[in-house]
Amino acid sequence: MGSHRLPSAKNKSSVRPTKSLAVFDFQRSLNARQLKDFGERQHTGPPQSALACCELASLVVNLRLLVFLGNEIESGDARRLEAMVWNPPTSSPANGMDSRQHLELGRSGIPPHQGLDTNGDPARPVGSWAQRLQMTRVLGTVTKSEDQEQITDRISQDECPRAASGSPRLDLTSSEEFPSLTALTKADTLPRSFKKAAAGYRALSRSEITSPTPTWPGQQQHLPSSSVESYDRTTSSAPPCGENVGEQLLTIPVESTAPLPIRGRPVPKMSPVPFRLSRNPVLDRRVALPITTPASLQFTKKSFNVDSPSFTPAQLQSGSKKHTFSSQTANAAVFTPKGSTNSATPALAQDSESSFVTAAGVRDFTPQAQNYDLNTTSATNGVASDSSAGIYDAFTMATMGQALPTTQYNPYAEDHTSMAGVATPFYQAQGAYAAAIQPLQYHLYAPVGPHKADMHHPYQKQAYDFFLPNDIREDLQKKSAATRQVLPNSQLPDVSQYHSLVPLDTAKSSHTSIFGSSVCWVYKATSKKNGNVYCLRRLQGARVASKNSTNEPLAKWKRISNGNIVTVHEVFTSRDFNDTSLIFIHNYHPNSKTLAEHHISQRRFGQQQPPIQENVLWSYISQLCNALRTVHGEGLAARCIHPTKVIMTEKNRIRLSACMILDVLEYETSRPIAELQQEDLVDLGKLILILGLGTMTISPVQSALEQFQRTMYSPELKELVFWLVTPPYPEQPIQKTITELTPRITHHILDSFDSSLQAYDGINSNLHQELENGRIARLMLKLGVINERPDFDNELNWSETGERYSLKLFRDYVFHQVDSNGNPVLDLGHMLSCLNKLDAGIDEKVYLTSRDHQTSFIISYKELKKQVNNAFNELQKAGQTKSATSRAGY
Ligand SMILES: Nc1ncnc2c1ncn2[C@@H]1O[C@H](COP(=O)(O)OP(=O)(O)OP(=O)(O)O)[C@@H](O)[C@H]1O
Repeated sequence: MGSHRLPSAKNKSSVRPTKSLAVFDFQRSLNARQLKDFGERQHTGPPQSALACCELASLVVNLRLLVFLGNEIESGDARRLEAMVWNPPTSSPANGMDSRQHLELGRSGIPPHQGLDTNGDPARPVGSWAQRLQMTRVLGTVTKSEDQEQITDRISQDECPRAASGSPRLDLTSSEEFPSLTALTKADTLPRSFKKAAAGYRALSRSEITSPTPTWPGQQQHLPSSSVESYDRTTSSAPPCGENVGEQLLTIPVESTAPLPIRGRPVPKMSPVPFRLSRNPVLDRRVALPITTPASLQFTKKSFNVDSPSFTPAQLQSGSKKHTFSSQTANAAVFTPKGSTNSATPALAQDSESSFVTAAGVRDFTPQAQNYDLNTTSATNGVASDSSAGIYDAFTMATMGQALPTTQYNPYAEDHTSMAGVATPFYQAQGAYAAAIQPLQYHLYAPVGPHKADMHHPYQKQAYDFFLPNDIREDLQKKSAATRQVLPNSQLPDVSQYHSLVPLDTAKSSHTSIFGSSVCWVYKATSKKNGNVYCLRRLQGARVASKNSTNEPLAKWKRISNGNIVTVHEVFTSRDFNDTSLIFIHNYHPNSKTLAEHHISQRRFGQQQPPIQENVLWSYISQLCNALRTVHGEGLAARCIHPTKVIMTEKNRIRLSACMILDVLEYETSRPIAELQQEDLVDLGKLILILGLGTMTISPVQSALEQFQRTMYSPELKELVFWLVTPPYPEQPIQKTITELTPRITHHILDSFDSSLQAYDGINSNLHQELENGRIARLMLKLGVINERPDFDNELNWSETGERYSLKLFRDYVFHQVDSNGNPVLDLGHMLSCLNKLDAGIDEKVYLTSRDHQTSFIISYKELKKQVNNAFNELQKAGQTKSATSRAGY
């Protein structure tokens, strides 16, 4: 917390605590720089002024405070204490707002929406809290041991030996007197900052500890009780000494029993007053003790002024370091720590709660309730941060290195605490760089995919932008409707396993069919076997000589898988139409049209439609080339390259729809495959000719070619069509092949490939949006079953009580907002944003209030998400139980 700078040595006035908050001192005492400076002063020479004394006094008090804080943290109130430690008050609670709200809302005057974390605290370096918590616990453990009472007794009962100057002395380095403190300061694993603090601490005499204290009117340390709300965080200076600041506040006067000599001036005489400290709350199970400080214990600035004699450090007087017990203590009974039997680290060894502080090394702090939720920044690794390195540096990212978890992180898991088991691998390998894996914090609409250059600014986003583009949506919906279409009062029979036939060739063309004399009908049909919809093509009156004539071609065509060919599934004969029909089953592509329907039949009433663009023709050529390459490669021929048998399933996407049919019909009289393949290329040329000229009639071909030469198409296209259509002649008997065609159109194929990639990108981007919408839909379904539920589990107001009440208020907050005139606010962005945040369960807080403004909550989306899941699971369980019961009853 950079905002809490330590007082510099030059500025003595700033040493005085300006806040009555004990936490201020607590924080000061843990600041590494101050501790370092302080420790060095104690080692290198005498304290130059009362500054060091003041600091030490503060440390001593802090030691007490740490006990409280440590126990408070153990008692489970860590969150509020954390808030208190990290955020000394800077402003009064707002009028009308209770202290809890103040704690949540107004810390450090930072409004809740400015990037606060779980506790509403401003962002801070990860690890700092864990570091401080660790130190707190270490200190708390030590002071929970017998040393604490020993120190207390020594100071309060004035039993300390006195230095030559008359100053009482207390050696905290004595391993006999203060074994755990000594062990603590020797422990290797302690942060260096603490060790230095302890080093400075042990070298001081009692006079240094106690003398400056009376000069501080605000020296009383007001420890917060477990009820933080009752703590007046607005006080910038301490209440007067002796004033009872409330039952829940603990007043610990730190006072002197000896005058402080400053600058050789006499110190005003003061009657010695016992150093009153509360008992360890862990020992006596009291968290906060109301202690009233008598008025007689008050100190004024006069007691520490220019007239005070100057301080003479013990080191200078003695000349060398010596045992600081005075002769007065020679007769004192030998101190035996309570419960101590081991001379090495007796107290620590006996203290089960402090058993992790051993002489061999202080084990690092491991939080009791481990929080591995990566949404919170507080969960830093307490394992490796300071085990050997010493001072924790919050700005060193190395300590925050995260390695890839050995267990795969599941972003769909509701509860990530299960990762606790894999905590160690997750936080290991700090040396090598490893990409950090973090769960997605905000599941807001991800701007994936191609972005139009003319897109409006983010704040101009419209509802349209959140959903599928209208044309795509309309197309998909039409296709869906076409797939589900049924024919009312249909006279059409079921054909084998196919039922619900719907005719597709509603407009029969006048031109002759490519299938010769057989009349062709096309239906949409649903399979009884799997419920899928297929295209059923019926060749009325067609006959086959043998089973082989259907099975053999089918087996060959089933091997074909190509994006420009409609997949063949089945072929069989049927008498279901009361005749002999040959039935072909293909994949169904809803709302498709033949090229003839799309480009030629629409020219009605002599309308002159613009000619097909050349790039579209090249695209068709490329796609058919792709289809033919596959078909010819399998030793087959398409035999259906005709405007009526090439269907357009999407924009500019074409497929051969009637493959295999002629192979079955002409099975007995089949021609050589090379000839058929050659014919495919000729048919391709004729198709382009038909489309380019815009007429189905291109005979004679020669005149059509001449007509095509007069069009505005490029010579390259004209040349290709000519090459395709012209049959081999005696001077050039070499057959044309698909492998010969492909190199001629390579760059057009690449153009086509690029367009399909861009189309893919566009679809992918839309898919992302729909992914978000799908999540919101699920969340809304959950909220829908919870909100306003009349009764559940014998509770009439189930949805209005408990956790569900905040969900109701959230519903109002999202959907039922009104403006100052009571008019509804229909802010789609607000609704989407709130629902996404709820779905993500982020740490951001939201202020919910009832319609009558009598009830208000400040709650995080994370908690709300938990509540939604709890309530939904409750309903789900009940539903499952009931259905199981009802099933059992049958
Ligand atoms: N696999 C398919 N999936 C969906 N619709 C198809 C499929 N195959 C053909 N169709 C559609 O069925 C309709 C009839 O197709 P068909 O092949 O019979 O064309 P046509 O113009 O009627 O030809 P013909 O004059 O030879 O009967 C066309 O609208 C076509 O788009």
